Formats: sequence, C-alpha cells, structure tokens
Amino acid sequence: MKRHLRLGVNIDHVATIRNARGGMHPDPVRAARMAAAAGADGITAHLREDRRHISDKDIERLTEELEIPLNLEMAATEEMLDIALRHRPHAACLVPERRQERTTEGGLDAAGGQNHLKRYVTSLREAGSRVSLFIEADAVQLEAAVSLGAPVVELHTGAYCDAFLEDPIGERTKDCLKRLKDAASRAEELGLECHAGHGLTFDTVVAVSAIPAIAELNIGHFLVGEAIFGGFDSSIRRMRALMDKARAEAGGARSA
Ligand SMILES: CC(=O)[C@@H](O)[C@H](O)COP(=O)(O)O
Ligand SMILES: NCC(=O)COP(=O)(O)O
Repeated sequence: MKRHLRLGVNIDHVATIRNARGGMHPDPVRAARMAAAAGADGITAHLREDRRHISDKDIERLTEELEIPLNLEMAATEEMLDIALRHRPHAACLVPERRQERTTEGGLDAAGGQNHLKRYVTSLREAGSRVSLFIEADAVQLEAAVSLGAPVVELHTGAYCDAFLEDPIGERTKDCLKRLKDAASRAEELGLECHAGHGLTFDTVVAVSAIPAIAELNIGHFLVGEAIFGGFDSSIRRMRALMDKARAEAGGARSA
C-alpha cells in the first residue's frame, strides 16, 4: 500500500494576527477546521513559553474540538511537559526556543542535550504521544534521536528555504537540499520516521516533497501569509496539490 505525504498545517500565525489586537478574531480553531476540510492531515501548533501566538486556551480547544491529529510543538521545560501530559496530544515535537528569536532559528541539540531530553521523551511517550525532535539535517543529531528513544524526527528546512530565496539554483541551495536528502535517507536507515518543515513555500515545497523518505511536512507561516491574497482554503489546496504532484513525479511514496 502506498503512503501519501502528509501535510500538517501550522496555525501559529493565525494566532499572531489575532493577538495583534487581542479578542477572538481570527480564530485558530476555525482555521484548523478549514485546514482539515482543505486536505490537511493534521494540525501543528507551537505553544511558546512567551505565548506570543498560540495560547493555553487554544491548545485546550484544539485538543477538544479537532477531528484530525494535533502535533504540539513545545520546548523541553517542566511547564510545557505538564501541559502536554494534561492534554496528551497525538504528537509532541520538542523544539529549541530562545525568547529573543524572531522564529525557530535552528534545530534542537539532541546530541548535546541527551541528559536533559531523555526524561521528556520518555514521559511524553508513556503518555501516548508520538514524540518527534525538531533537528538540523545532521547524522549526529539523528543518531542522538535514536539513543533518546524518539520514533520521529522533523528536519529543519529553514536553511534550504533561505538559500533558495537568495538563489534557487545556487551552490548553497544545492548543498542544503543534499543535506536534507542525506539526512532523510539516514533517518530511514535508522528506523526513524522523517518529517520536515519550516519556511516552506509553493516554490521550496517541490524539491522537499520529492524526497521519498519524508513522510510529513509541517507548513504554516507561508500559508497564512498567502491567505491574504488567495484565501486560506485555496492556499492549502494548492500546497497539497504541489506536494502530491512532486511526490508522484518522484516515483511515489514509500510503502506504509
Ligand atoms: C518549530 C517551528 O518551526 C514552528 O513552530 C514554526 O516555525 C512557527 O512558530 P515560530 O515562527 O514562532 O517559530
Ligand atoms: N515545524 C515547522 C512548522 O510547523 C511550520 O513552520 P513555518 O511554515 O511556519 O515556518
């Protein structure tokens, strides 16, 4: 049986717009429902320590009201672990966080943070969440994910997307893409399920979707931005179509 490339729609920046004025509009849960109707396989939401976008109430409502899986992105802190254990999301993705950063600038140091991270991976797994680690495309980090007992990794695609923006056919772009391909293959060899995301657009999604070992992409900021011009529903449908086309042209997906 063929497995299709899953799309997780990240709704963080719907909440960013809501929070610019306070109040309820636009509602991330309404956006999540619309994403599901447009073909999203799951919803991703990052509850940041500073609550700059998604709020605790959003996570509560998403857990109660969503009919598709929720992937909760969280820092490895006591506070976030308590919240995750209370809501038991389908998936929990451990991400690095720095309060001063504008966005999630790099991957988690799974290799350097073994002692700290082990307890988080174990507790979340025991609570029934599928744990992933948001890491750079680096073999050392992949091996660290295995020794931590995480079944899933998500490769940070930000460097590739930045390089593509500067020069779509430049050497740095090619090098970043090769790193993603190599890391996805290595993840597969190590028995890890491989996801990818961060900064993906209609242009950059094509080559990433063609990497057969990748099972899921998480995309948010671009889709919310595109919604201003063409609507949220149509931006998700177009992304979905580009992913499916690229995957089909690359020879289909891995067997499930
Ligand atoms: C971890 C990650 O990549 C996302 O959560 C996403 O990029 C949106 O949140 P931020 O822009 O706040 O990092
Ligand atoms: N983990 C990446 C993610 O959820 C979405 O990132 P972005 O598309 O908002 O940059």
